Amino acid sequence: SKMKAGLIWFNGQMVPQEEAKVSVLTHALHYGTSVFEGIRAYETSRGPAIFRLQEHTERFFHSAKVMMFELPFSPEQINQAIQEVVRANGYKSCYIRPLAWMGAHTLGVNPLPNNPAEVMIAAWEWGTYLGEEAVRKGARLITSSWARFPANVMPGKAKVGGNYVNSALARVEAQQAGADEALLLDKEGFVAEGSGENIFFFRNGVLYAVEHSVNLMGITRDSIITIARDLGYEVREVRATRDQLYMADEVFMVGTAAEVTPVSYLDHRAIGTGRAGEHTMKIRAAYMDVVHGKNPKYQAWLTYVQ
Ligand SMILES: Cc1[nH+]cc(COP(=O)(O)O)c(CN[C@@H](CCC(=O)O)C(=O)O)c1O
Repeated sequence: SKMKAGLIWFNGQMVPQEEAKVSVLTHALHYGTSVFEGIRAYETSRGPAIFRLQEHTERFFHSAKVMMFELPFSPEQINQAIQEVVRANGYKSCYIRPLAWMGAHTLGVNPLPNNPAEVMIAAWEWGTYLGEEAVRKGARLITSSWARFPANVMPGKAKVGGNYVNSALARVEAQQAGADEALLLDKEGFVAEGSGENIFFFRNGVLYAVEHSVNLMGITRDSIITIARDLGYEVREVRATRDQLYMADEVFMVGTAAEVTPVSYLDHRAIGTGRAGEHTMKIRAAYMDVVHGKNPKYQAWLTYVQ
């Protein structure tokens, strides 16, 4: 594969990526029965620091609980393994992907005979998720014809592999339409989230976070609400419509991979001046300081890899 993930933690052992293989009879390969996390480690003056490791590992176990997967490792063992993957590969910064999946015991639709789940943790160097251009000039979004799944269709609060077919379809549609990313609405037509990000918007100096509803409870969203309030912004959590975003002064997306990405166009309408918003870039700068260990107020969010 063209991906360079080096050493991978595979069911408790560090193995070279070429040896980290599964059977084609793996349940998760057929039915999307896996759960995963997306975590970033950033370079700091004290070495690599993993951002909000505890919260990610907690969500990883919650996702497994939703699917009734038995993880044969404790949260502490996973925390240690995540740090080991960063350390063993000598990464200064990287994107970390824990994955737990239903293995190759049975292929009936019921996944549970494949318990306990198999677990791996890989990491690779991943730059700006939507590209430097999208950060500098703002990403161009279109509203996808694929809606976000209702809460009684898929468990959107869990990061389940199968959920990302919805995201993949929306992302392909956006990119084939010449946009950078898709905005997904919920079944009532209210704004849900991006294919891999949560949505914020500014209007008349107030910052609005789209409420959780059917969306993933983003850790970056939570961090940005705290950081924005500390910067003195009033932050409200609201239900929003696509035309409310059209009228916004600024729109931006947040996620572990996306970090803080400004949105300059939505459905061919300029957002504000059609450029990366001023408050957005201020919040992005503050977030990047925090994750790089430059803001002492947020040291508790960082786990330094010694
Ligand atoms: C649907 C969705 N919504 C919101 C978020 C933001 O959540 P958080 O990372 O906790 O702030 C993510 C993370 N998307 C992950 C996977 C991206 C991918 O391409 O895969 C990520 O950002 O790592 C989502 O997948």
